[in-house]
Amino acid sequence: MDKMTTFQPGLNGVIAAETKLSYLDVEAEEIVIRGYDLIELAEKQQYIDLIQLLLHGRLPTLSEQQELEAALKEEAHLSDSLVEILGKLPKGTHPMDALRTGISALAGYDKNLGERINLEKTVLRLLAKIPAITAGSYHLLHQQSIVDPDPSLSYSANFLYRLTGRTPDEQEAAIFDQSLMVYSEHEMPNSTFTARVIASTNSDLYGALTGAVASLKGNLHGGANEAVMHMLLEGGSVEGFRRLLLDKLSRKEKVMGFGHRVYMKKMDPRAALMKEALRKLAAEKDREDLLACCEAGEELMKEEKGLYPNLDYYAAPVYYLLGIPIDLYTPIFFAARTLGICAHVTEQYADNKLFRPRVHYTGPRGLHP
Ligand SMILES: CC(=O)SCCNC(=O)CCNC(=O)[C@H](O)C(C)(C)COP(=O)(O)OP(=O)(O)OC[C@H]1O[C@@H](n2cnc3c(N)ncnc32)[C@H](O)[C@@H]1OP(=O)(O)O
Ligand SMILES: O=C([O-])CC(=O)C(=O)O
Repeated sequence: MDKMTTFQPGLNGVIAAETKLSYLDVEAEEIVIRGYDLIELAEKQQYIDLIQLLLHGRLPTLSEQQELEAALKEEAHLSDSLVEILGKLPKGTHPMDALRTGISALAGYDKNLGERINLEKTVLRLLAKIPAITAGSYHLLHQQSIVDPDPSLSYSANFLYRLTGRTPDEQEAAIFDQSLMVYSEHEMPNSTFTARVIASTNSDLYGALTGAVASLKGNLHGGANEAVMHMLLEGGSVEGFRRLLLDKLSRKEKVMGFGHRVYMKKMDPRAALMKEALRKLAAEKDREDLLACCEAGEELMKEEKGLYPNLDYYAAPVYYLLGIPIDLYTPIFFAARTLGICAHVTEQYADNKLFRPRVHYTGPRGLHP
């Protein structure tokens, strides 16, 4: 086989696109977002600043930031028709499936669907509606009242408020905003690739996002954060958690929240930031026991397998201490990633080439009916 047709299982290491949006520089331990280091952005900026940065390549001025916040607030309500659609879903529906349905249904209300007029307006609408669908569908599925947005709260604080029904304190709001930032964009994960593949047929943004939700739900990707929290609760204590992980390893099971296609044998820089956030929350809420379990798991996996935590490992206990129900963790990841995916789809449209790879055929030949 020549170089062009070399088969790489899982497209491991294959360059699939050119992008100005982001790049994982593993050697430098830097997640480059439009030239900035994501971790520094997460320490100094807010999630809504990343909207302008990813869509336009520069950070917003104060007045641009205020305009953005206002535009998002204007679209933050769930329409009655969407509430009706989401309210008809069967009780046991996972919030990630409700989100997939909700995004898909939104397409029908877009008069300019597929025309790419005002694409940025559509992106902002989605950035406002997806948190609303995430929170609203959860409450509908649990026969609870939907929490309406509080106009006095910022974008991220409002999202958290609508998830939990409780106004967050300053530290909780800041940590939740930081988690959205670190989840916002990450180069070419499976879900972003899925969205770009769909967009490359000239399909619309809603379709690209709907496909991406399905991709991100899997536990090898975004679904891992929920699995981590279930493991931590099942372990229950440092000793119980260590035993649980050792049992999994002895059965050759994968331990969710560890390993990464790109970082492989290095710590995900985002996980380190969320570990610090967990340390702060654990102190505030007197839950150092949870931090101790996480640290024991981290140590064990390093010793036993040479594996390091990825973002999902430390985001899960952070969300737990923020009082968020576990089956909302993956939808929150998607809500934050909506930004990166929309930026990628916009970039794909601007310089499109249909994705259509070839196969390494291993079946029979020469058969006749
Ligand atoms: C924010 C995110 O979406 S990050 C990803 C979240 N997903 C997870 O946490 C799921 C758990 N992790 C994994 O399954 C993997 O590390 C992935 C899917 C993230 C990366 O997978 P790949 O790059 O395809 O690597 P692959 O799964 O082949 O692993 C390579 C080796 O490390 C082992 N390994 C990798 N991750 C783990 C893990 N979490 N637990 C135990 N062993 C692991 C594999 O068993 C394999 O060992 P082998 O060579 O002896 O068979
Ligand atoms: O990059 C990946 O493959 C998965 C990941 O960490 C993310 O999407 O944030």
